[in-house]
This record gives sequence, structure tokens and C-alpha cells, in this order.
Amino acid sequence: MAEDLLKIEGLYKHFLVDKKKVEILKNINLTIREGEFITIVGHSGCGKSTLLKIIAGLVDYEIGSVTNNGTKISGPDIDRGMVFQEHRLLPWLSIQDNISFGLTNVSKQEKNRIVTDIINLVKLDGFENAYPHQLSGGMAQRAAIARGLVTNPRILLLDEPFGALDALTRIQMQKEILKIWEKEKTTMILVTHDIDEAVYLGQRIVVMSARPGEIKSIIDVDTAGSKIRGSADFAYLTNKVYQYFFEDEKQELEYSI
Ligand SMILES: Nc1ncnc2c1ncn2[C@@H]1O[C@H](COP(=O)(O)OP(=O)(O)OP(=O)(O)O)[C@@H](O)[C@H]1O
Repeated sequence: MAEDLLKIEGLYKHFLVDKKKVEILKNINLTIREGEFITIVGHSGCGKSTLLKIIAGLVDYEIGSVTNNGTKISGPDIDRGMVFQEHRLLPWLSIQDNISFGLTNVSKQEKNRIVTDIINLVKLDGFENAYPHQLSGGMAQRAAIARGLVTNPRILLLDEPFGALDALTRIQMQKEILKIWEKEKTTMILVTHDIDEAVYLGQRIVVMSARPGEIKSIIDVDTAGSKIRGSADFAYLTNKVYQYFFEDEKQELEYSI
């Protein structure tokens, strides 16, 4: 059994908007084990990105505790890489320079070796010297994933990484991120509003309520069949998430009839 790595306990978060307190996250409790692939699915605005940013150390919180390997998270660290929906590559740097940007304290030779390996991993060989505008959306997102992985983080946080891609590229990228996860064994936490994606990628699926985001359910994806789109297991799981996802709306609908 893998070790517990990330522990979120009794986490609450609010933002002040127009001097008014807006509750964003409510009593989040979640323990993530080393090497797990966790997907977090929830309605737009339920606080998924905020939760990821708190784990990344980019946003603070009022109540609760978030620890990484027993240490309270108090800011960003190379231990936690992040990939956003937009690739955020620097347009004036080549792909290899973008990827190696965060690599400090290594010799030039070591840097070249690491970047070559990671470029192979994300299948961008031949495009080392290209610039971001010369890549397709999927390729740019692969470069962003490479940049997130280049420091060999223990945890990779993925905030809707495939959200801006067309449906076919998205499916391709989902397959690729699974292969990368299987090879690198990095703990991955991916936020999405796509139920299909959450089921296909996650070993556990965290389903959140609408804002203020609370965890409604954590679903284990434990059969091989559940990774095969079109299988009965896959359909069963997507339906299960769907039920949780639209529970509130169903209730509202029932009340209004
Ligand atoms: N810096 C901020 N200041 C004030 N409010 C914020 C800030 N960041 C986020 N919010 C608000 O917090 C809520 C949750 O935002 P968040 O981006 O975490 O949601 P999300 O679930 O990731 O949504 P989406 O799927 O649409 O990206 C939203 O209502 C948003 O307006």
C-alpha cells in the first residue's frame, strides 16, 4: 500500500468580493497517496482551481490544514508542478528553453540530458528549437506538461489541461498522460468538468458540489474495464458521477414541479 502524501483536513476558503465574504470551499477532507492519479470533477465555479492552487501553494486559506509529506504547504515548491488550461509558454523562448526554464542548479550537460529525455517522453522530438506559435494546441500542451515534469516533482497538478483542445486531440492527450503517469509514477491531481475524462483518468474520482465546493463523494475506479470507453463498467461509473453531479439540479427540478 502506497504512503499517504498529501493531506487536506477541514479546509475552508473564502474570497472577499466587493468587501463581501464569498465562501468558496467548505470542509474539504482528502488524503492522497503517493503515486495516485486523482481526478476532481465539479461544476464551473465550485472552487476546483482554487483547491489546486492551495495545494500548489499559490493561494492561502483561512481554516484547516494542507500538508505535503507531513509539512504544511506555505508556498510554491518544485516538489509540486502545475499545468494550466492555457499552455503559458513564453513566446520568445524555444520549446527546449521553455521546458528547461525552471531547471536551476544543474550543469549545462545535465540540463541537456534532462530536457532531451522529457522531450522524448512527451513526443516533441524534432521540435526542440521551434517556438510556441509554431506548435499545434496539443503539442503546446505537451510542452506545458514537460515543463511541469522537468523538475521531477512528486506531485503534478493539472488544471483543466486539455480543456482548450478539440475532442480528438483531447482523447489522444488523455491516453498520453496515462502513459506518462504509468512510466514516471508521479502523483497526479487533475481538475476537470468533463465526467468522461474524470472516469478515464482517475483511480479515484472526487465529485464536488456547486459553490461552496464540498466533496460529495469519492469514487474508487477499481476495475480494468472502467478504463475502456464504451464498456459497461465505464458507462456505470460515468452514470454514477453524473448522478452526483446533477443531484442538486434534480432536487431543484422536483421541488419546482
Ligand atoms: N482571486 C479571487 N478573488 C475573488 N474571487 C475569486 C478569486 N479566484 C476565484 N474566485 C472565485 O472563486 C470561485 C471559484 O473559482 P475557481 O476558479 O476555483 O472555480 P472552478 O471550479 O475552477 O471553475 P471553472 O471550472 O469555471 O474554472 C468563483 O466564483 C470565482 O469567481
